[in-house]
Amino acid sequence: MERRSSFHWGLLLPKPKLEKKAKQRQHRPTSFLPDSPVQVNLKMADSYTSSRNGDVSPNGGPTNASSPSLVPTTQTGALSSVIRKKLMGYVGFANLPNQVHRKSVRKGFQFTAMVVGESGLGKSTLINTLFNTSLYPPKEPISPAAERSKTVAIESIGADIEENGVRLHLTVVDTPGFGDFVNNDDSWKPIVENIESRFDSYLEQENRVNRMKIVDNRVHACLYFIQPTGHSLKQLDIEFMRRLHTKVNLIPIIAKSDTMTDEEVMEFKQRILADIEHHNIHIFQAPTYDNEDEETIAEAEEIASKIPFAVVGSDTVVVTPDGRQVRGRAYPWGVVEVDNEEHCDFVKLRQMLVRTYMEELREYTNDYLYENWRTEKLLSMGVAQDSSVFKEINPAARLQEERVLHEAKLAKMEAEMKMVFQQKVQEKEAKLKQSEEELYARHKEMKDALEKQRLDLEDKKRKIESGRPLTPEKSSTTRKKGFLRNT
Ligand SMILES: Nc1nc2c(ncn2[C@@H]2O[C@H](COP(=O)(O)OP(=O)(O)OP(=O)(O)O)[C@@H](O)[C@H]2O)c(=O)[nH]1
Repeated sequence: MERRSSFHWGLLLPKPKLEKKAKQRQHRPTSFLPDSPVQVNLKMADSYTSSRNGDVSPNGGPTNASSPSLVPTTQTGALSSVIRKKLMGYVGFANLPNQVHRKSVRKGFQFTAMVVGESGLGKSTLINTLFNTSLYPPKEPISPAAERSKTVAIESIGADIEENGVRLHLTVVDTPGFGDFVNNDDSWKPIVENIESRFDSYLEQENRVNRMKIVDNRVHACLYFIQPTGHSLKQLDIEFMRRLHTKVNLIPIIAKSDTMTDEEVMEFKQRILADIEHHNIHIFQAPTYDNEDEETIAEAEEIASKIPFAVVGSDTVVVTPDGRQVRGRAYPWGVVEVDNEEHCDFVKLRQMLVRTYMEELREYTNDYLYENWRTEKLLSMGVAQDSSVFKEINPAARLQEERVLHEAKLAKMEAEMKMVFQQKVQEKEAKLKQSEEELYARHKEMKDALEKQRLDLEDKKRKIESGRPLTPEKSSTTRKKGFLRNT
């Protein structure tokens, strides 16, 4: 079932804090002198990296722009260094978070939440309350004659929602029938199968030739509704969480907490946490990072202290005794306000699920839960990783190896060039020899012709000198002819 709506529902994907800082920096006057240290930094950009915040030296103190401090990086040892410099003007990379922000807003977001819990624990009501809309239509009462399903069903509802220009495609996966049977031993099975089939579908999309349009249907968070018994977790709860904690971000919730007193809620929470710890169940915890500010750390700690969230759901507006209109549940003894942190943990749940950690939930699903599942799946299919691909490489040995390879390549090129040169020389020599022989033959021919000519001339000379006619045959004939004439 797909629904489209455009309304205000409390989702505020906060702009990165850096954006504000970047804007402040943008308006700061810059001292960009021609030979300012910024230019020096830019020239060194090929071999060195500027520090992330640009104003703290490696030992924590402020850096001097004119005296760069070289810090060897752990990865590359003595081969390269990181230089930390204070920029003297606005360069622009502080605007990177804004670029990411703009791109994300343009692309929109996808989020899939699963709700699991026994029938009537207020799952639909809480989802409607969380997203401030009637995502789930009012239920029609089931007639006693109607046949109930004998297995856990999986139903999803999709909605396109928008807040302050940010679009979110929300999918809620419901699991009607969970825990509703006499024997609930295998209630978790269809749910695990559904989560894994979504992983399968994602893996199949990743393996396609064209991966331009990957649709992420993986379940990013599972709200597990615990019955407000006030005792401890039931076998069904433990079994479900044990089976699913490695496949989905589990967020345990005490349903209908308005049916218990504050003390009962506190004690119940402690028993649930003890059970969770005893069974080594991993539930989603708000992550904290080293470089975060005190406010963020305090917020994460406060959220963590409320787990499991004791919530009250209501999508109807009631009037408080002091005349305020609030979302809540009206009782003869007073009004339980959904959005009042003193009445229940709904606000903290929304903060964890939507306002502060939606992206973390998506990231954890992708980077750990899906990744582990994928590794196991591929290994079970016989796909093995070539460990040599990731072997650690000593930079000095690598350099030496590269040098040897380079030298071998040079030697090979030199030998090839020599061979080509020798070949050319041989060809040239052969040609020269041939033309020499030809010349020699011609020379000999000419010499013979000249010799013959010389001999002829000498013969003629001798004849002239001896007074003999040069052409005796001719003169005798003439004489003979003359003699003949005279007689
Ligand atoms: N006291 C109390 N009642 C609640 C709360 N949330 C929901 N209800 C009521 O509990 C009843 C069942 O709520 P649903 O939201 O339909 O419960 P569900 O878990 O979706 O039920 P199924 O769809 O059958 O699984 C309704 O009458 C709600 O008004 C709550 O926080 N406190």
